[in-house]
Amino acid sequence: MSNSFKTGACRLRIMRAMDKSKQPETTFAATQATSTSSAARPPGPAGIGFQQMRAMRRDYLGTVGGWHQRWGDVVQQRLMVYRDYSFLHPEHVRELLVASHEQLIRWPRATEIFASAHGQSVLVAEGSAWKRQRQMLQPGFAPKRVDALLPLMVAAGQQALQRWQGAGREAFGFEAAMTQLTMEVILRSLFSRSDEAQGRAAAEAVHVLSLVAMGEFYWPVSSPLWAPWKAPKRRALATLDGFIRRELARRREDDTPHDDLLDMMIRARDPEGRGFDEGGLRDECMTTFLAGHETTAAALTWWGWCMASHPQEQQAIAEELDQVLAGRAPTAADLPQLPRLSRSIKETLRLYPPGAALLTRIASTPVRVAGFEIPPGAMIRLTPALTQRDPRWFQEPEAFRPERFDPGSGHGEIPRGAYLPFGAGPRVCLGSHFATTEMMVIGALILQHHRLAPVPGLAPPTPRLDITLRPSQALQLRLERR
Ligand code: HEM
Repeated sequence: MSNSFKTGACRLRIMRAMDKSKQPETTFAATQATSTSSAARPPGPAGIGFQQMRAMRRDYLGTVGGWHQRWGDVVQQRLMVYRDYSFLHPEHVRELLVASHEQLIRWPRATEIFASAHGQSVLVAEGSAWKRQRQMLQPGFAPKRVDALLPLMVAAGQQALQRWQGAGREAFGFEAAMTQLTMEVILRSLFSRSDEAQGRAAAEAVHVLSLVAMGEFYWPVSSPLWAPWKAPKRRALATLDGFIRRELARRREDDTPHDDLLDMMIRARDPEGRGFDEGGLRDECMTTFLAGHETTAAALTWWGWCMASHPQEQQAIAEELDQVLAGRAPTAADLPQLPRLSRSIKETLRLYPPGAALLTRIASTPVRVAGFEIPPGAMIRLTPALTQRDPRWFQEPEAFRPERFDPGSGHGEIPRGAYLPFGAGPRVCLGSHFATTEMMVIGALILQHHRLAPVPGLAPPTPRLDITLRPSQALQLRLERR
């Protein structure tokens, strides 16, 4: 199997020609950074960006990867009204996301598009509002709290496996099954209940919103929501909003104690003792629901493919599961005893990070990075999918090699900033522990009694960026009893 991003005829072999030495200090970028005064601009395509915007819309990763292949670690150009800077090097990624995070805000256009569904949740907010929301939510996503939700993940996984019995001998809609299952998990974690019909309607609405949002990113302004051609977006937003508000109303009338994420949000207080108001609760629930299942479904889909296409690795994980679990369901205490399963998930997230391109940032004040001074208002682009396939940091970057995450394997240390499927710095994914726990549980439940295999005659999936990185055709696999 080839894991490279096949982008039409173009295949990304990022930076291979630039530096095979794996020594960061000898890279083109480092040379460039030390020899450049802050007045100089990094190299990049000429023009005002029409062509580049068209190319990005057609094939985002291929286009941005192509710039870096040609121009180096820091690429700068004009993209319509913006001065656009794209970074690839792990040190620059950390300089931006960790050291300079207070000088960056999310790209307002992306914020505007996301806000139509997410309101002013932690994903969208900036400055002191973001800090307050993040501090209020963080304890609810801490490992101990997430571990308490694990039995519920197990129950959802076991029910799903029962539903799938016998369904997958020929071809099984693996991607659709992962989307349904991760939605089930997040609904139960949030509201302690789930409803199949509601889940199906919500899944359809999420799909419509993703398609619309991908189109909107490449237009400078959105037409108003009342415009006749906005009917699908209007309907999708109304479906999701109605569904979250109904759950909030249900909880108001329910006196029984719950130990779920909504309960955590209702009880959360800021340092002044204030909680979320009704609108705030709605927004945080919406973000937890949307951010909490789409990305995990994409990750599990790619993990399924990596397992199906690497039967030996899959067999070794199955043996580890037999040894540690001996047929019983996993508990939180078991997860650290499953390093092989854990490494397979980490490697999947390296090759196919669902957040293949981080939400683009804007410099709010001058930012100095890589020896260049980035002016206020400039756009900053970071692309984990490219950094994570850079041969300077990952030997055989396009191969599935879970052992690279085994410190004893001799693969060498991965530089900080080179592996960032959950982002980095203060705005790192709030749900990273939730997501890894869920993937471990579902992965263990699947491979305990089943084997995943490719469907004969179907071509290997190719990645496509639709908000999350997904196979361009819905992934089908065979699910066989082992
Ligand atoms: C494999 C699954 C997941 C991946 C790969 C992922 C990835 C990411 C990334 C890369 C970011 C940072 C975006 C940026 O810096 O621009 C992010 C932010 C976020 N994620 Fe996740 N995520 C996953 C699952 C989840 C889950 C399960 C939840 C909640 C239950 C969640 C909630 C959030 C929230 C609330 C933010 C915004 C944090 C902030 O701005 O302070 N994510 N995620």
